[in-house]
Amino acid sequence: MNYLVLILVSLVSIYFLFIKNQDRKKKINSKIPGPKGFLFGNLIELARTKKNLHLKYLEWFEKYGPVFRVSIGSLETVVLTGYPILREAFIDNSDTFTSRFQRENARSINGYKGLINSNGDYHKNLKSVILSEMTATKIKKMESHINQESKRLCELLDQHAKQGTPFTMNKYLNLFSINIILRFLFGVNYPYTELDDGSSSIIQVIQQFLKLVSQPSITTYFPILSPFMNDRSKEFYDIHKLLSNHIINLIERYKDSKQHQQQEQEPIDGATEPTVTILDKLLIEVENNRITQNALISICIDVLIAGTDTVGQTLSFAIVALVNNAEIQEKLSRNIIDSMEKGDNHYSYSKYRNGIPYLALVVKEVFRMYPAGILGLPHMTSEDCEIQGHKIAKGTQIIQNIYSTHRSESFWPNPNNFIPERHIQNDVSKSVHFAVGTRNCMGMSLSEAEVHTAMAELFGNFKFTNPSNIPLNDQGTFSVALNCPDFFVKIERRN
Ligand code: HEM
Repeated sequence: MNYLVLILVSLVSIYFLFIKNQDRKKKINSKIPGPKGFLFGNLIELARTKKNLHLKYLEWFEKYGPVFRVSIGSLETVVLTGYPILREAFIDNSDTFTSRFQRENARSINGYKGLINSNGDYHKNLKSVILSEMTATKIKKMESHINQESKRLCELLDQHAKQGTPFTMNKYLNLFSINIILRFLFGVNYPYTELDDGSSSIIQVIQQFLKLVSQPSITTYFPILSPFMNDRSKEFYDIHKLLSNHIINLIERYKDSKQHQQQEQEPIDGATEPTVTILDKLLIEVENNRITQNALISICIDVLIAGTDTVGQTLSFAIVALVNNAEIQEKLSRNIIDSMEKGDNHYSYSKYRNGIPYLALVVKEVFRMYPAGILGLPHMTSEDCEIQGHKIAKGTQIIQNIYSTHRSESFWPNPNNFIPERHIQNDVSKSVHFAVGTRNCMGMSLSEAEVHTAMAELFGNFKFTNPSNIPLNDQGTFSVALNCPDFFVKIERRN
């Protein structure tokens, strides 16, 4: 009898906690246009489509307009496309649209205390800590890291130029971006030979983690199941543990070397200013009990996830685009060489960021055509609200449809052609690759510096050609970042 009462109470609680709440959301969102659902909403159509999600969303945007609804299980999603709508939501109504949508399966990893999936004052504090180390002035101070990494990349490419045989570039560009984040966070970097090393090296672990973290999960669509199942695979937890252990080691090594440096260089007149990194700032937060040791590890993982693949994939697409458009590559290369002072063997972002006009246009076009943060990171409405006359319920997942905003005829003429000159008019608001609003990308300034520097060094020093007569494939696949397929190139030194 007692059991029966318990089961009844549980069912009623589940109903009120989950189902009733979902009913309310569905009812309010029901007037928003979007694909008709059947059984589990649009699950079957999405599971059966051969298109990548960003291409499906482009098709739906063209059919249903800038505000459309997708429903899967109990997950209600509204997809917003185009700067005017994104602005209305994420800037004019930022209080309602700023929160991150928290997936059920992230709870078990860090209790929503990481950088990407936390909300409220906790997130605000973290963001100000991170951004205080990402200002333009701080990046200028840390520029030597980007320059050294670009130099190492060019030295490696020199060997390929001498060999004169086709080779694949993607893995080098991924390591370039991973190394920069590792330098910024922990002051370490890894040799390019690590790429062919055993599977437990941090580089391999980061790459495996990126693959696993983007896999779809059942509890996101049916949170009601989360008390009964854990839909992350054992492989995911194993890799997460390996990555956490690497990070714990790096933090310990960093602390030791810091202590060592302080003992070695005791300031005599008190004038020496110690170098401060993101990690130093985060360690102060741990000391003051504002974040836990576990949260610190999650935050480091989040910076690695957000900051590595995005830049690595962007650079891969840049090379693909410029190999496929040889005359643009030539014009770019000339502009880089002609704009740099004689005797300057290497590019410096702080010196040349405004001094190589065609490079600036090409970078903008790369960010437009291949927006790495393809559908942004999911947000959630914290109140019922209305966007362009469409009522959206509290608790709805909100997606910034960055890809369609960059690739639809509605916003850009010939959107699938690579035309740097289209940015001469400088309508900054049309490109939204770092997302819109106060919760946008924290790594904007760093990414700009990385991409400008790498492209100036690569295209100023080397000529990239296609060893085959079929254009390189630039159709990205959907993942944490828009993924550039592996490609082969041949290179020659220009000087
Ligand atoms: C090509 C380079 C990059 C692109 C296109 C890009 C794009 C984005 C996008 C679209 C978002 C989602 C924003 C939102 O939810 O509204 C984001 C978030 C984020 N990005 Fe980037 N990103 C890039 C590089 C980086 C780098 C180098 C870092 C390094 C620190 C970084 C750190 C972050 C973080 C921490 C977030 C989460 C912000 C939050 O939740 O408050 N990103 N990025």
